[in-house]
Amino acid sequence: MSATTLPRPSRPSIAPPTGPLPSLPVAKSRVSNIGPASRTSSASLLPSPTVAARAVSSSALPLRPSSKGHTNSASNVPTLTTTESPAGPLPAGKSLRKTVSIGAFPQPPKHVGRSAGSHPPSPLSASLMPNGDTMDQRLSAATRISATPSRQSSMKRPTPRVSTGGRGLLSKSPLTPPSFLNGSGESVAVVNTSHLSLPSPPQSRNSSAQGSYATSATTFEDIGDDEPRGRPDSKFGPDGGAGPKDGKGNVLVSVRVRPTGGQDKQQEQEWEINNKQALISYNGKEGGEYNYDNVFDTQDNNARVYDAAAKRLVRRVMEGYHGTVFAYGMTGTGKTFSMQGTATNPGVIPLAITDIFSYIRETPHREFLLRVSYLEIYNEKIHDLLVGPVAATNGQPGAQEEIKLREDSKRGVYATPLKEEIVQSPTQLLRVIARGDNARRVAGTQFNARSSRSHAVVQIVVESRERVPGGAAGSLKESKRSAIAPGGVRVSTLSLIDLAGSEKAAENKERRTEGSHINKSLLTLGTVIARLSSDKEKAGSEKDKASKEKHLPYRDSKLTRLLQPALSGGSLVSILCTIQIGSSGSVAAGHSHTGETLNTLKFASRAKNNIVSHAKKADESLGSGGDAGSRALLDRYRLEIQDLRKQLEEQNKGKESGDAKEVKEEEEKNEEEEKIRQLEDQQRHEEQMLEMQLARTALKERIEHLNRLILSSKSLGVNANRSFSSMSFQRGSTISNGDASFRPISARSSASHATLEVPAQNGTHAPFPSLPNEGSEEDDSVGENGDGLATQATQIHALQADLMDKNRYISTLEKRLLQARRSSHSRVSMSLSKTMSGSSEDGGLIAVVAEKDAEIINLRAQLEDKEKMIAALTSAGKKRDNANEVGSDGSPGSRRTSHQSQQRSEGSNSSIPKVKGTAANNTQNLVHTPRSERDLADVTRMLDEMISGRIDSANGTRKSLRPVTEGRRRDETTRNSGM
Ligand SMILES: Nc1ncnc2c1ncn2[C@@H]1O[C@H](COP(=O)(O)OP(=O)(O)OP(=O)(O)O)[C@@H](O)[C@H]1O
Repeated sequence: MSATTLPRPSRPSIAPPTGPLPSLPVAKSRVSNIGPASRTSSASLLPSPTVAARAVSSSALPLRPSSKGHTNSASNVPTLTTTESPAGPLPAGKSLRKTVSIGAFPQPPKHVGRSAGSHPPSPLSASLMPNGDTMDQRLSAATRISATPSRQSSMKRPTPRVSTGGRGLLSKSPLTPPSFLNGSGESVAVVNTSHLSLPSPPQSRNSSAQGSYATSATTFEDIGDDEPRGRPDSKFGPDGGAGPKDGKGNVLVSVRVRPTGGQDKQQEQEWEINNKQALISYNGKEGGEYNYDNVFDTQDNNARVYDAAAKRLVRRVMEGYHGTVFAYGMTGTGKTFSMQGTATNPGVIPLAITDIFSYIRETPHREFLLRVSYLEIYNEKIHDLLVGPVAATNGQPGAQEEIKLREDSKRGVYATPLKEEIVQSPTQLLRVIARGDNARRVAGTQFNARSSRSHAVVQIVVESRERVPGGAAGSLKESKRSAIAPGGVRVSTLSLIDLAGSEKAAENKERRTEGSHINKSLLTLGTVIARLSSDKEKAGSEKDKASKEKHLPYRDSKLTRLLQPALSGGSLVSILCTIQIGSSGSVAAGHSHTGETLNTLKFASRAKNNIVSHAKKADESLGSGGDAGSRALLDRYRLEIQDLRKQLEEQNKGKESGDAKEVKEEEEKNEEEEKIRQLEDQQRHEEQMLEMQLARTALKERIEHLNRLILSSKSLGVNANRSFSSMSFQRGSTISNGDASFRPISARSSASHATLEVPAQNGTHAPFPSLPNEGSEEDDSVGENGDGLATQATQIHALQADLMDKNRYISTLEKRLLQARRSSHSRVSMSLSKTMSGSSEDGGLIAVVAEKDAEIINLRAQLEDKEKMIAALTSAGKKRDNANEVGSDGSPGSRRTSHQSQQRSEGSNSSIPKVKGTAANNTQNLVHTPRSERDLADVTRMLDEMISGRIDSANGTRKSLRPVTEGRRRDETTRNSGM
């Protein structure tokens, strides 16, 4: 009983097919070693990092112990009789039952003619070895080949095969019939032309005797000018009829024999495997000879298999062809081993991946995009192997979305929805595939401990586009743009398929179910291929396409439906059939594989003869048509890039305009702010000017006022010198009583007391009357009450009030000026400097201000004088008071005072004597006066001198004020004189 462990717990249970199954290996008693299937470690399947150096692993292969003697003699040729198609019923009129006589095969000379004559050198040689690695490998192979006995000699004189250090990659190449999908032939031409002189392998295809299962030559229909046609086709078809007469047959069929350990000698002896002739002969019952494009014996490693069976196809795919490689064979015969390989012996898939990236590296003028998908067909359902386990719902594992097969004119048949991963490196691609391998259903069966229970399809989509040389575009930016400028995108697909193996019904129900699905799909495949032969004549006719598909049961299974594009001619096809002869050493030990092996061989022969490919290089589409899904990704990316670039440019434009707008706004804002600042400055300046104007006006007024006061004081001083008081003067004192024409003299004119004159009544200048001696003192005492003390006190009060007033005013002015200067200094300085230089008016203003400053200083000095005057007057008043006190006590002072009053009274009644004298004279006159009178006279004199001296000193700085003061004084004089 086979125990099975599958990665997916839920497995649809499908009833065994009711249809006929392909013939199965004869059931023999076998020890079932089926156990829980353990998935192959991805690491073990991944090629080592040095996958490319597969020649090394090739050379490491064990030496082939011996080659079975191969004779081409008719006596040894077995007769192959096939009673019926192992793959099921054949189309009507077709029979695979053939008796092939090896003796009827052409003799070796055929291959001689083929070497350089009948078979043209491969047209692909030019592009065969683009990289040094391959060249090196081939070079080393060529070296080995030179030591290898010629095929001819081998054929004629069966000798033990010369060891070539393991049957490496190319040890067989020169001897293997070249094929358009087989790169083996090219190495000869490139590496060493001397190999061309080697006897060519027999043209086995041509040599196939009628009725033999000879395979036709492989050619490309649209090889192109640089690719001449391949080998001539086989004359004979599988059923003895004519093979492809048109020289077409774009399918490469190879058969690989799995090693058995050589224990079943008898069975092995019935078979003859001639890899050099690509020939398999069966000497037993129903024997026959089968010839293919490649036959790999048990010594051939995966690298050799790849090189001979898939390498050319892979490179063709990179050039734009669709290509399909699939492994077909009985269970346990090495399909997975050949496709996946092991870490030390990488199979077709990893080697293809390596080659794909090598090609990309070697083709700098094109850019590529690779996407990969991986699906399996398990029990007639398609599963995506790259999609992880679906999230569980309600404790049950979720079911994957059902994948369906669809068809459209552009993509052909395709599975959807299928995850495609874009890959950029071999490692990445290998990892993706290893992930799919891990997810693939594997189980132990009677025949294989790790039997694939599904057909697995790796699809690598290759998109490529011509790259525009960057230098032509000029600038780097332009070159970048032009580098992705749309050229046509070419899309091709490489399908690498590891089919499940046909098998006998298993005891396990689940295995049986799987087996039935596997067998049914393989049967359908066999049927389609078998029927293809009847359609070959109609190939390419669109008219017949529908009717052709009618009787070709592609839709009978998912496998054939998926393979339909390849089988119907749209793809280059390479089929690797695996067989096992004998039973020893295999899990199927004890079972006879002969029947199944023969069935596989027949399948291979039919495929070779029936599949006609019309594979053409894919057109370079511009990607403008079709829906988004059908467009090449490169196109979609290009469009997306264009869109994004457009968006970016628009954004940049927007940003630029936004920036410009912002800058403009900022500038405008700055301008506005500047204007506002200027306006504010101007306003401030105007305010300051106004302030200054006001201050100037106020100053002027005040100065005038002060001048008035000063003049009054002066007048007072002058008058005091003559015993006149300002008060009496103001209120029309006796000074003016007798002389209406008296008017005060200007300050300037008062510079000298000697020049002071009062105009005489007769119009002449009358000198001021000399100060009265004692009598004049009487006049001084005249006040409001006829008392001189009262007048003096009033004067003192008035002066004190005036002084305080002036002080306040001056301090206020100083403050304001200081404030105005401080606040406007920084801002106005510039404008002032400008205006000073540019405006005469403002310049004048500054001068005025400076002048005012000077005046203020003068005024201060005057105030000081006044203070002194006040002090002197105060002291004089005190002295007088003292004198009065003495007088009232009968002292001489009082008498003198009355006397003086009397004299003054007398004097007042008489006209004022016109005195023209100096202060000295007055002083002299005072010498004989009483002491108190002398004191008063002293004070008066002192005051007079002080005032006149001050005025004189200030005379020079007050010139500008003179007109005003003089005018004002004139007014006052006029007024007074009018009184
Ligand atoms: N050419 C070979 N050289 C050495 N070992 C081989 C070769 N071919 C197959 N084997 C071994 O035989 C066993 C079965 O091979 P494999 O699983 O590849 O067979 P299969 O055809 O894929 O079977 P199934 O159809 O059941 O999946 C494996 O252990 C594999 O390593």
